[in-house]
Amino acid sequence: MLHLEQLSKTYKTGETALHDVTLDVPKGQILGLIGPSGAGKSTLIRCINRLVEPSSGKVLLGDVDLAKLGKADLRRQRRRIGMIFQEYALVERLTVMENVLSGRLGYVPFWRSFLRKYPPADIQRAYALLDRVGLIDHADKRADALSGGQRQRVGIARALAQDPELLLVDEPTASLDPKTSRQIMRLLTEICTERGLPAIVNIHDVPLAQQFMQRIVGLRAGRVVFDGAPDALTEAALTQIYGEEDWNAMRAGDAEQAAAEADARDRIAALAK
Ligand SMILES: Nc1ncnc2c1ncn2[C@@H]1O[C@H](COP(=O)(O)OP(=O)(O)OP(=O)(O)O)[C@@H](O)[C@H]1O
Repeated sequence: MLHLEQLSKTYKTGETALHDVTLDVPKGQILGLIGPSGAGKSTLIRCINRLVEPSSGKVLLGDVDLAKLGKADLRRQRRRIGMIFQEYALVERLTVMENVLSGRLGYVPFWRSFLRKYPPADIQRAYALLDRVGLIDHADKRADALSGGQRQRVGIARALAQDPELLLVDEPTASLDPKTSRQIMRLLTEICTERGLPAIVNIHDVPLAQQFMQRIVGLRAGRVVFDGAPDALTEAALTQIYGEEDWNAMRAGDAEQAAAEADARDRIAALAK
């Protein structure tokens, strides 16, 4: 489905963020990208739809090399890739429905989008998607009236409205609390499975990646240093991805967080007595 071949990116600053990344993502696979800050996860995701221009290498979506396309062809091909962002990227003053319909912008003629006249089939589909993500009762609310988790559901529905063949997902839960994060990851992975839709998910949270991803790719300094099933992600593999010091710090951070959550639960339970 997606084949990356020797994909590299060197920024104008001289910083090489990706070194010869070669990766195949088959139809229906949900792949989690992990790695320390600065490893190149966002760069990799953004090189696929050319929000960042690759310096060299191939980005084959089916048999089209996206890295080679001119502007007009790229615009057409980008419809095939849905993107979901950490900060949702919604138009806050538009309604939930209008935000979802904006996923169709690549398909409707300019005058129609300008007048916000979408074909009835698009509107029907947008309602079905809002129903699927649990927001049917919020269709007419403004996006800025929603919670973070609800906004991300709109982001998911908008990406799906595009009818994509691939989803790129950039830290979808980084702005959400742990419980909402799990709900969003569950929804996302269920929808991908229902549709046989492949996804690449840039995910900071290792336990969340282990729980929800089918395959994990670990990046370090722009290179793939791990590629395997979540249960192959041993302590040794994590140390290789994050380095000894960072991995120990992350583990300590997780333990602290778990202790703080347990403490808060105990206090609430004591108050409720
Ligand atoms: N626009 C840019 N110009 C120059 N260097 C950049 C640019 N964007 C990213 N970089 C550099 O490329 C490297 C990879 O960055 P990238 O954001 O892809 O990493 P990441 O793994 O997504 O990190 P994080 O988890 O912190 O978001 C870093 O060293 C970063 O400083």
